[in-house]
Amino acid sequence: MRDEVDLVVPVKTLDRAKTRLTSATGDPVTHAALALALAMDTVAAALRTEGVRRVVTVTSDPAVAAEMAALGVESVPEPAESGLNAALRHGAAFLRSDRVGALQADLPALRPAELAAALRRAGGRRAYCPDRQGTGTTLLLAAPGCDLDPRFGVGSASAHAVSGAIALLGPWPSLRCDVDTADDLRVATALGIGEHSSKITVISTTK
Ligand SMILES: Nc1nc2c(ncn2[C@@H]2O[C@H](COP(=O)(O)OP(=O)(O)OP(=O)(O)O)[C@@H](O)[C@H]2O)c(=O)[nH]1
Ligand SMILES: C=C(OP(=O)(O)O)C(=O)O
Repeated sequence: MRDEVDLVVPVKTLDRAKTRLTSATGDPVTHAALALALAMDTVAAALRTEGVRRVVTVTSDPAVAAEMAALGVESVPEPAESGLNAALRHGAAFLRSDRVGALQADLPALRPAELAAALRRAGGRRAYCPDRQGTGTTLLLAAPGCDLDPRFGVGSASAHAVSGAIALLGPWPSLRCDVDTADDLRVATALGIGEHSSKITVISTTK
């Protein structure tokens, strides 16, 4: 279907991922397990979303690639150029899709109905969903036939707005709740995190 989107989900190597969450996890094994679980819940929700045709992850971590394969998701190794935006451009080029998007891998409360509603709201337009703080970006959608042109990083919400993307601002708390800190994890847990993240015992999600 022409309106469907193919999504690239970037996942950092687990031993480097989610450094701001270290206070909630405590030890490296639990930390890596949580970083992986966040990505698995995000991808599992995306796979169940109406309007999403395909999901690929960009990761050079074999543990991530193996777990994604178990979900039926292909993984592309990171390109020679480092960084999140290079990884996303690489994934988008791999997909060769008419309509491509980027979904962050740290949305463990993501509800398929909320992602589907955001995709519908975007219609055929370049669009982005800001995180709950309003500064970062959780979802970026290219217009059909256009490059993804990702501008993730500090202040990416305004960078995406400047690039011509419209803001997707519906009642979609699960799509806006990226988990960077223990406080974010507390908010996501209150919304209802997915089965993989629920199994990880963290030290504390309170400040
Ligand atoms: N493949 C890939 N993914 C990345 C890279 N940098 C960030 N990501 C992913 O992009 C998403 C958003 O990144 P952040 O929220 O900053 O996550 P993070 O870098 O793991 O967290 P911090 O260490 O706390 O900054 C997460 O899903 C990361 O896994 C990268 O260089 N390559
Ligand atoms: C890289 C980003 O993620 P975060 O702000 O969550 O680090 C971003 O939102 O552009």
